[in-house]
Amino acid sequence: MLDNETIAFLGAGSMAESMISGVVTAEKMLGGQVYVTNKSNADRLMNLRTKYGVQALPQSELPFEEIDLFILAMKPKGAKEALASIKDKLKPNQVVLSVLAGITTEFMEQHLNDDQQVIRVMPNTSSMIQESATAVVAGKNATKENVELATELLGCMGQVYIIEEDQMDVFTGLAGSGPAYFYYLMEHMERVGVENGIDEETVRKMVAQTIYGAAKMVLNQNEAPSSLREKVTSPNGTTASGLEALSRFNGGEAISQAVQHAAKRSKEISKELEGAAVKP
Ligand SMILES: NC(=O)C1=CN([C@@H]2O[C@H](COP(=O)(O)OP(=O)(O)OC[C@H]3O[C@@H](n4cnc5c(N)ncnc54)[C@H](OP(=O)(O)O)[C@@H]3O)[C@@H](O)[C@H]2O)C=CC1
Ligand SMILES: O=C(O)[C@@H]1CCC=N1
Repeated sequence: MLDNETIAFLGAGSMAESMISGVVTAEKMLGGQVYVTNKSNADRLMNLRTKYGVQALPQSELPFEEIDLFILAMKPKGAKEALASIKDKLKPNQVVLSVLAGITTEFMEQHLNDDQQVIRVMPNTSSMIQESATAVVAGKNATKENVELATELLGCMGQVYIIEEDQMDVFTGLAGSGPAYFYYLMEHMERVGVENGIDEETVRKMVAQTIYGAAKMVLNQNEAPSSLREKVTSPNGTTASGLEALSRFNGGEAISQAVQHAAKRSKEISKELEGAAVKP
């Protein structure tokens, strides 16, 4: 399916690059089928062109007619302007897919032509190495084929989950923002290793391998994290002592609050932009 499609990223930042890397690495599309544009940073476009062999050019030079799927990848506050800039050039069978946190399918539909096919997705930056956990929500006019196309494209970047739109805020808190929590955890683990005499480069690998191994156990062993945790924890051993400290310092609650706050922020972004949309 992808070999006949042409896609265009509107936005050339971290998320767009991660997705471009995923799709180019998967070799499901040629560089010539992937366009990328941004607001004004020409050096950035040149960099993406050199690195990934994609068609990176100013939006005014995009061959609109040839594009099957537009991917919105700017900051949420730029969504309205971006949708307005493409609305009149779009044909009904061109799909608009957004990766923007907090931008609902309804918001996109309101700012595009009647019947425009839209899809909302939430990937994460692990798309770069084809290990994203990505959620997909179809807009009211999206067809089964649109969803299949999005799923195939996003499948180049990792695992894809079709969810309900009211689950998107929490998914954003879990998986869109999720990599940052693990990087934060790793920063703290690394620091203790370094303070105890292990060089930074080595401790980085040790910590990353530990997290990677734990994630792989959950995925491969078909066993709940709580059960796997118990297997690590010897009575009166080192892990019991570490977990006791985690509990004493409210580690579990901190993680849960991180997810809930990110989800709340996603909802707030929707409300802020919907509010802005009704103002004259
Ligand atoms: N980073 C992440 O981990 C994730 C991000 N997202 C979502 O992805 C989106 C982008 O995030 P991120 O990549 O981090 O942001 P960046 O700030 O890295 O990139 C934003 C990009 O958007 C471009 N841009 C701004 N306005 C327009 C416009 N009207 N038309 C075309 N391009 C435009 C900017 O161009 P210029 O530089 O020229 O101004 C820049 O290339 C956000 O909405 C975010 O919610 C979703 C999942 C994960
Ligand atoms: O921080 C953000 O708002 C974006 C969305 C998910 C990850 N990064």
